[in-house]
Amino acid sequence: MGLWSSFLTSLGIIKRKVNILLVGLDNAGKSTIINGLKVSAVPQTEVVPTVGFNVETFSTQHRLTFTVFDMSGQGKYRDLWEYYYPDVEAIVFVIDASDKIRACVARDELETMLQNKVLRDRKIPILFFANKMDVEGGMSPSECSGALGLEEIKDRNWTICATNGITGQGVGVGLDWLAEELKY
Ligand SMILES: Nc1nc2c(ncn2[C@@H]2O[C@H](COP(=O)(O)OP(=O)(O)OP(=O)(O)O)[C@@H](O)[C@H]2O)c(=O)[nH]1
Ligand SMILES: [Mg+2]
Repeated sequence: MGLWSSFLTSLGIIKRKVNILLVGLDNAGKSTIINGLKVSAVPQTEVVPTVGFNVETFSTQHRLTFTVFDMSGQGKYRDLWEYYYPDVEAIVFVIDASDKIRACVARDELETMLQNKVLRDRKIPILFFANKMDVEGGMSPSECSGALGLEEIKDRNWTICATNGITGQGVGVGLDWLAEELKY
């Protein structure tokens, strides 16, 4: 960001643009969460599985404009995630808290991500959403954390929040944390 842009941003005249990568297994609720954040928030129609990726832009109350790369979580598209690692300032990783069976797959994908050379060198923060908190019998955030081995992440800041993608509950708490992390 140039000096002039930084000055205007600090005055709140323009918002700082931040690129965010949104990942997680298919069906975790990534697109549902993003749809709920759009200003045009028309009542949610049925969300369809993402093909490849979608780009969504929205402003937050934190003087930030987020450009979110909403990636498909389907196995055949997961290789695309790494192409965005050099250009994003934060990662949001959505966990389906109701899907205990595939928690180990989510853990493998997270490990692959954290071992990526680009990300090892870039200590960008990761916000985890333990989504589908409304589903009875699902994992709590601390159970998700245990299942994915989050406590082992020592080289960067991270947090986990319980969310409901459909109602948006909990999403704001996560975005507040992210905005604080992205302050400079
Ligand atoms: N019960 C419940 N269902 C949810 C929640 N969030 C999303 N869903 C549902 O989960 C399903 C998958 O949501 P998507 O947003 O398409 O998931 P995705 O992570 O974008 O999936 P891909 O695009 O295939 O990677 C949809 O039927 C949503 O309505 C939630 O918090 N609770
Ligand atoms: Mg999607």
